Amino acid sequence: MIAFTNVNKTYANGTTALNNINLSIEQGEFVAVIGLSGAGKSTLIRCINRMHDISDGQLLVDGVDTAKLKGKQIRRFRRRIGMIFQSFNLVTRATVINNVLVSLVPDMPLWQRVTGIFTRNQKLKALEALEKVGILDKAFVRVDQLSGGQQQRVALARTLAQSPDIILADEPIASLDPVTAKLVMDDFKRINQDMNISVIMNIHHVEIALEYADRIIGIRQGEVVFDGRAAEVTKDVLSYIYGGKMEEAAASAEERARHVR
Ligand SMILES: Nc1ncnc2c1ncn2[C@@H]1O[C@H](COP(=O)(O)OP(=O)(O)OP(=O)(O)O)[C@@H](O)[C@H]1O
Repeated sequence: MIAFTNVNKTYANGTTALNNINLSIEQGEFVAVIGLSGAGKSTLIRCINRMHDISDGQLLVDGVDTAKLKGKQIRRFRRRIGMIFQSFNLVTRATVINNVLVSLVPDMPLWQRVTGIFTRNQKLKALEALEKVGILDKAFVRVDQLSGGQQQRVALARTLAQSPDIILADEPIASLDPVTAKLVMDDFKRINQDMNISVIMNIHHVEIALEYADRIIGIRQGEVVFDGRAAEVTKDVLSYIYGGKMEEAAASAEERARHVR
């Protein structure tokens, strides 16, 4: 379980990005975090794996007080939390399987890290992860020969190979066309349901959030202003979360997608 208690986050420049957040997310939930640009969605997600430190309050992940982790403990803690970014973050000149195998490196003994030789079991694990996201046939293809959607699936497979309990996804479909975006969302949903991995996703596409997520968290100016089931999200709720700027938000999501593509 992820539990935020009175969490605040103020950046060094004085910007308060999160203001008194109280939330608990159970293992296996699929949560979409929505809100205007600058509302604090990324900050919220990135505090969970300590990419950002909270300023105040308490953030527990399965009972671990994240603020108390140091150095090696943070690295070990992050092994259980996969992170997916809008920009895929792959080594594009390497093959798909090598990108997935990289996720196993931190757990390898020194001799293996030095020689870069992967065991049969590690290769099988990587191939299994690729199979789960439907791109096993691309295992030996270079990443720069894949489409955006396929690349995001490689990123997902890389995360799966590290056997995470939680996947944090920061706008994972922002640079994909609508059809591909849905295919990638199908993968997230399948992984969430079949493997009971919690998915916490920051997403600009509201209709897709409502279609795929079980729970919607609406953030406005650093505060949680809605927390409920997707079915409870009415037009009025959206108007409240977006401060009446729904259309601007939709236009900005489309603009971002066009810019990245
Ligand atoms: N590294 C940083 N230093 C200072 N301020 C920051 C930093 N990162 C984010 N902020 C500020 O914190 C607030 C919340 O930003 P955040 O990126 O969490 O919003 P967001 O809802 O994810 O926005 P977007 O949808 O545009 O990504 C904004 O005012 C932003 O300018």
